[in-house]
Amino acid sequence: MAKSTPSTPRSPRTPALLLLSGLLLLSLLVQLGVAWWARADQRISVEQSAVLQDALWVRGELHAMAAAETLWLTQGVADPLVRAQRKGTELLSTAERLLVRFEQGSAQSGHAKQLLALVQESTERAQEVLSDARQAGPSSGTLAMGHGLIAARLDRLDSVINALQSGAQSELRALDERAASRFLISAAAGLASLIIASLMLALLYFEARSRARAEHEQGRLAALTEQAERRAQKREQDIQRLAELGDQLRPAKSIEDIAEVLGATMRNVFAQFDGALYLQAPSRNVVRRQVGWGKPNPPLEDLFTPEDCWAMRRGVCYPTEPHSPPCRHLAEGTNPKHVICAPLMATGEIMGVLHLSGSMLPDLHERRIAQALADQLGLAVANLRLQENLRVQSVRDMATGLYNRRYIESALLRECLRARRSQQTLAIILIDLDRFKDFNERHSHEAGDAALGQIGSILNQTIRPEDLAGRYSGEKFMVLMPEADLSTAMDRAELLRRAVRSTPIDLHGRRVEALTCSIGLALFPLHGSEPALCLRATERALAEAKKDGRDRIVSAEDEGAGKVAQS
Ligand SMILES: Nc1nc2c(ncn2[C@@H]2O[C@H](COP(=O)(O)OP(=O)(O)OP(=O)(O)O)[C@@H](O)[C@H]2O)c(=O)[nH]1
Repeated sequence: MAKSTPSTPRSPRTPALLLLSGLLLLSLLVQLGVAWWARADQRISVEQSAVLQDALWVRGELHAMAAAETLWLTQGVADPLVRAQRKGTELLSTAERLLVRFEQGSAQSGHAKQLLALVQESTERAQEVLSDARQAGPSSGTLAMGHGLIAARLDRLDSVINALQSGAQSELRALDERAASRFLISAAAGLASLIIASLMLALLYFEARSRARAEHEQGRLAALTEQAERRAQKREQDIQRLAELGDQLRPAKSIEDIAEVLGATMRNVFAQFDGALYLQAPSRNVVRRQVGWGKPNPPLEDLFTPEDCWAMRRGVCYPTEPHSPPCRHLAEGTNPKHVICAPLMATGEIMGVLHLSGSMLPDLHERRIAQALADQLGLAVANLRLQENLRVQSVRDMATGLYNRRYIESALLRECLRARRSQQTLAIILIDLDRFKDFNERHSHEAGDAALGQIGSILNQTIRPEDLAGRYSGEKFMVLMPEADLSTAMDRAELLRRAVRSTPIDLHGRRVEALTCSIGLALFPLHGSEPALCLRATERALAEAKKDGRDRIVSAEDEGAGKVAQS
């Protein structure tokens, strides 16, 4: 059977995990954006600091230049102004650099332009002052004018620098505010990432746990499926064995054959169970163990009455329910729930019980198989009994219960051969009822039948166990006595004769006169070297007994010598 590979089921947490992954990505992107933003702001902050630094440097240098100019004007010292003037190029490039840092048209750009103009003006002025000085030296007029110009220029310079400073500082303040917002956004995004990551971890944990559970469950289901498959396989095998059991039981000729076949089957089908097959005796008052298997502990009973077993009383597999009252034949210590009693039934008759006992509660399949087995056994036992009946019927005479003519004739031949082989004798006795025709006429033919039956019983009870008695013809009987000598045979014949004549015939409770019989007797091989010859000698002796007046015994030895025994 092809097994389909189970597809991994989509977890209900997958959409949530996907959503959380998206959110985590988003929050990471936000953090990345914030970092990028912070980097840009940092660049601006560095620039603004540089602006402040440059502006202050320019201011310092221009103030120094103004001081040098004043020194020249007041004291005629030119060196500081020369040194200050030499820095003119550097001051110009710094002022230009400041200018390019600002967006054109912005307020700071305007301030930078003013600063650049002031730098140009200051440097040009210093140049002019120096060239004047070289020519004429400072005069009181230029001094007064120079003081005024320097003061005005420094005022403008301070105002421009202050404007630049406050612009840069407000920019830095804005940066600080943005940094605070950024911190909040970053913290929120970080917290969100943390929460999302925790959620994802929790989801992954639950996912892993449910996956592990699912795998465990899958494993459990696989084990259950395997178990179910094994059970189904065992069931198929059991059914197969049941069918085979039927075939094996069919040719059984005895209970021993059935027991042998059953023992082998039980070891395979009910390996976990001990048990026994019980059959009901013909008397129907006792059930006897025929075969057992396993090592039942406690041991099973050998014998019990049919009333002790609920299965036999009710004709159903027992116990029908876990709480059914236990059978009385169970040995002490047996758990009644672990037992199966399956009745053996055929043609509506209960013939016995198949008893099983194990260490576990039997399941429905085991109970069904036990009953199916019991049914097969019932049929086999019924078949055996039928065969036995047929065999009995084929050798027995139904009216008298003695062997029939065919059997007694073949027994005569067989016993003669055996006697010859063992050089022993065989006594042949023929018994014929006297005036039986009259008895029939007096009491009816049915009464004659009843009389024949009673004569049969007398014969059966009077002969030795090793002797054979049969109905030879209508009212004639034959008794064979292996290894008997003449005197023993005569004694037995006499016993028979007396038993017949002393037993009144019972006709359904009404007793009528006893019958008598005439008996002829011969000894093989003494009175005939062949069975037929000896039989003929016996018949002649019987005829002699009839002729001599009946109710007597004549042996072939005495044939023609008159009666031998008569009361
Ligand atoms: N009721 C009954 N009668 C039987 C049976 N078999 C034979 N008989 C009768 O037995 C009688 C035998 O009669 P006979 O051969 O004349 O012999 P008998 O009357 O016994 O007389 P003797 O043998 O000469 O003493 C016949 O009437 C048969 O009908 C039987 O199975 N049942």
